[in-house]
Amino acid sequence: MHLLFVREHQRIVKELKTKQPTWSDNILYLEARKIVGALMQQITYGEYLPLVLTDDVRNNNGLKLLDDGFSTDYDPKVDPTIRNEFAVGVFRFGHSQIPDGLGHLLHDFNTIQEDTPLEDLFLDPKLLVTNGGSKVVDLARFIITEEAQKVDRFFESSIRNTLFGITDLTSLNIQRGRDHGVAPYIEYRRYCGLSVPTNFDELTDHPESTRQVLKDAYNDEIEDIDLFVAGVSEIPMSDSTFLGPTFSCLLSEQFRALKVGDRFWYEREGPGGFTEGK
Ligand code: HEM
Repeated sequence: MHLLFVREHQRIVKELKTKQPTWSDNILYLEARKIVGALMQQITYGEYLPLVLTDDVRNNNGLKLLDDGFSTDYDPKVDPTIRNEFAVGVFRFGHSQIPDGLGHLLHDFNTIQEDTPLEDLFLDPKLLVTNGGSKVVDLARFIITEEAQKVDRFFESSIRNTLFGITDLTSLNIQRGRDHGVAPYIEYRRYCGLSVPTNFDELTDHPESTRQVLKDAYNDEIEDIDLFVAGVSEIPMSDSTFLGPTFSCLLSEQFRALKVGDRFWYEREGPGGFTEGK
């Protein structure tokens, strides 16, 4: 993804240069950077978050983009720093969506040329350099046409058994949460104003079968359940979005802070923002 955006940056620079031949390299760089930043914010808040969070959650947290005009929600008192539990727990929900392999979809958007098991890709940058990086484009086509996997308690073997040859990403996530002193799952339910279960039967945001699995794994100690484990296995808030109530609460809070705490958010008026025409 980073490479795609670097390439988009270079494409924009070339286009700006033909329109503004007197601009210095530095101005071209800064303008292109600003545009790419705006694109990323648009994709994240306009296209990605609607798949992750329900309309209501996004509405209630001011996460929707404006159709026109400028945004005035900047709040200098809001700290946009990434929260500990967001990094070591919540946003790692994406690990549940990692597929076991990737294909290369050719430019006809029809022919899948080769499938590569994910474990063959770890620590191997040759994909990025083979044929001048052209495989990245085939890979990108594949990724954007594949349906995303659900967020649930199931993780593919490549990341559970053979990450970097021998590691288990799911265990790393759990251990990292403990290293960072993340509070137990039930404490985040309390923080979010959700019901706080006192036993495993009260895990009402989980499927019944999962309640039993959790009960066995945690030896019937409800206070011990890790945030990451319980968060990924909650039932999604709607059929068309990925996350259950606890992760929706924590994720929307972080994305709200990243937006309203950002003086340079692309919808702002004034220096550092865009004109309405732009
Ligand atoms: C093939 C795909 C992926 C692989 C192999 C991968 C692997 C990893 C690894 C090895 C770590 C560090 C684990 C640790 O030692 O604590 C990590 C961290 C993380 N991953 Fe992934 N990941 C992948 C995809 C994703 C996706 C799709 C998301 C979210 C949508 C995601 C979110 C995160 C986050 C938030 C962190 C913590 C970053 C930090 O604390 O600075 N990852 N990932």
